[in-house]
Amino acid sequence: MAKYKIVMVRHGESEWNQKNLFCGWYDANLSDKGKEEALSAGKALKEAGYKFDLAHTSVLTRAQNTLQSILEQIGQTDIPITKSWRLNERHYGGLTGLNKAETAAKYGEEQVAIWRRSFDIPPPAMEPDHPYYEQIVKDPRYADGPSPEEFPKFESLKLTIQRTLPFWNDVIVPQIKAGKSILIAAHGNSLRGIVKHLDNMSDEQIMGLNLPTGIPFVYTLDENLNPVPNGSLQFLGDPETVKKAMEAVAAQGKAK
Ligand SMILES: O=C(O)[C@@H](COP(=O)(O)O)OP(=O)(O)O
Repeated sequence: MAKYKIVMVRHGESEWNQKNLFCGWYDANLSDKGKEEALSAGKALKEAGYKFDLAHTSVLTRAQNTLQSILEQIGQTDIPITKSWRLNERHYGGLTGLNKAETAAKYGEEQVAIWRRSFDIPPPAMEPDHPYYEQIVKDPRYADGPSPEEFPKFESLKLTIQRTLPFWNDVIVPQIKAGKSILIAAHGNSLRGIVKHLDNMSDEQIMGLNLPTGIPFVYTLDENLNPVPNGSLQFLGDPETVKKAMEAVAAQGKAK
């Protein structure tokens, strides 16, 4: 029986999504289109009558600004917001800053598909001589975590899930069970990890899921936090638009 609802949204298009660059922990801003998408997400939630008790986001600007824009639209900028690195995008390692289509032309579309969507094959590590290494590792937003030992140099989806799920289980689950209405604004792969967990998807099934930017989706859960029938991944958007947006994300790894 339906007992809980939780809403999630991947941030609006970032400037690096727009340029088709692997972004990971680089702190890209929203593009103009991404700002529009965030506004539309807020309007869709407003139209559907959503109100939230609290929100969660990552420590990255693109997710935080998307959340802010949504909260402005629904008139709820005063709700508590938790920002956690555990909701960050997966760390794209040495691929960070590379163009996805150019990388496919250089290493092959199959290799890029493995780097982007395999469950446990990580991208190459971000070494200290990487152009964004210092900027990311020394960023003061990570002063409270991850610790130097757990600071990633790369992440597969499996590794991403390993650091996202503790936050889901320890922080978000008790809030859901306490009856809180929750909004999560995060990233393509941190959210894919949560979706995989909620829907108990296999490592193969999750490979085929591409989340569009800026379209909120709802999970309706039973008392054990399992999705009720038709309660998984219900997008607040026109199905054809959602389908096209998902296909466009998948196609980002094709050589031009
Ligand atoms: O890191 C990135 O490039 C994208 C996801 O890329 P793909 O795994 O879809 O290539 O992350 P986001 O824009 O959600 O923060």
